[in-house]
Amino acid sequence: MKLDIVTIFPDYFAPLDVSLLGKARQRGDVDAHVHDLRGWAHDRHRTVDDTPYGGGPGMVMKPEPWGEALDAIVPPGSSARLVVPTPSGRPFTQELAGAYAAEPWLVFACGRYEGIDARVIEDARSRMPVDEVSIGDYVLAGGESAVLVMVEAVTRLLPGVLGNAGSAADDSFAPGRMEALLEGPVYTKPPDWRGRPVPPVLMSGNHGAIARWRRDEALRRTAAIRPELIARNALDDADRRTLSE
Ligand SMILES: Nc1ccc2ncsc2c1
Repeated sequence: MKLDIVTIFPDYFAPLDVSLLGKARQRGDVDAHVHDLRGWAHDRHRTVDDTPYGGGPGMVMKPEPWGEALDAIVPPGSSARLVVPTPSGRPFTQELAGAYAAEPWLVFACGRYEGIDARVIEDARSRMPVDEVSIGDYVLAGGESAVLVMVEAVTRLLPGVLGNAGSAADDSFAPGRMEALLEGPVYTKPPDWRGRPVPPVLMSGNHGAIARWRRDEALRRTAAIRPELIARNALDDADRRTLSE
């Protein structure tokens, strides 16, 4: 996968060089580049923002630097999808992460201030698919944190990036049987810690019982914390018995 990120804070993406993503980059599984938008701002102060037409607080990101940046990064006719993080976007979900993991090339445009001049998105839509995507309903100063979240969620789904390929399938919200269940508790050594033992079933070696226990814990946790997710799962009779307890 090819990733390009355009931002006025390129240092924000130093984390892309560590952990799983760093290894994926070193292996060549991910070809990621971070671009400083100010490289396409040509005045003496490398200005990227200005006051909003129609008045109102804050500043808006100017269209010219963005237009030149996207023209330089995404040649006409190439297969890039532009992802614009914004609080007014469609929700970013595990399903969308899975769809993005199948994309050959993602370009992320990190907005700051009150946002990017709307004509940048309009112009980009004339030559590539564009998604405006939100990671949640809270206040952030810009899109950089959202891009880190999305890049991690997407690249961990790429073949070979996760150490244990199976673990993505067991994630909360992973497509398939664990469609929308929160993960239950996990344990490791020691078997007893501060007088708190590991649930015996996990030490039993009975894989059927262990799988049942884990699903029951996920069902109970989901019913307690995110009851609205329960209906999104294909429940069998054993699940319904657990939820009725
Ligand atoms: N404030 C805010 C909230 C969500 C979000 N998602 C992508 S950028 C952004 C900014």
